[in-house]
Amino acid sequence: MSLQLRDITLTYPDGDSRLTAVDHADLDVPAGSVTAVIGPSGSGKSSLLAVAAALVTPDSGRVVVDGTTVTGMNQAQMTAVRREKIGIIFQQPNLIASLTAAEQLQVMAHLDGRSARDARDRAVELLDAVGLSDKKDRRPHQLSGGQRQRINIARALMNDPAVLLVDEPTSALDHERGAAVIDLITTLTHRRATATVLVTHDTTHLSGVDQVAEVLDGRVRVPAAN
Ligand SMILES: Nc1ncnc2c1ncn2[C@@H]1O[C@H](COP(=O)(O)OP(=O)(O)OP(=O)(O)O)[C@@H](O)[C@H]1O
Repeated sequence: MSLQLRDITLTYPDGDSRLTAVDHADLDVPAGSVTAVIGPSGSGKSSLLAVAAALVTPDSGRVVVDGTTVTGMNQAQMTAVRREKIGIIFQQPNLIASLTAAEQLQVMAHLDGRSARDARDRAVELLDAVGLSDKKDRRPHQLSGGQRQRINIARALMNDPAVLLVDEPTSALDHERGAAVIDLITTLTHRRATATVLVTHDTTHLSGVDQVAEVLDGRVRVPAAN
């Protein structure tokens, strides 16, 4: 279980020319470790994450998710890899207002074709893992921002992903809750052996992560010290 990005270049149309968002980037994320991806706004962090998530196909380079080469696949194959191997946590939890915490998780398992009983058991286990067992019957408006983000994390783990991709998980949280969310992601990564990429603006919570990659103008640099 690991993630490898090899010599990735991604461009977008920009008038008559192309804008290079990711420029010959390499990144290795071993199983059971968190790589924080930091860099200024517009440097290419989200673009890199979208490539790793098999949401966009790069112009060139190779993406390997848990031993499977994703580049060269068609959309249906990429979707299958996302379902089986990748968990994604976006900035905003995007929970469904009418569902309880447990149901938010169960609905994911339902989409993946698991039995109702299996889905319930897994939801209970993951709500426990994120410290929300006692909130399983609450709906989003009855939860705090930090609790909603925890549900979001638990939901992304329902398919037991090899790779966990997290985009700015603390942006809607205060400092203390943000630190707790990063700690939780790190703990779950180590415990469940996911290869985790954590895109963040916020460099104040990074003492517990395993590697920091700096992105500047689409180029990725992993300082030798970490
Ligand atoms: N869909 C798109 N079409 C055209 N250009 C895009 C698109 N998405 C991003 N870009 C451009 O690509 C570059 C990298 O953007 P990206 O969103 O990856 O950076 P980022 O580091 O994640 O920024 P932020 O921290 O502000 O989210 C920027 O110049 C951006 O304007």
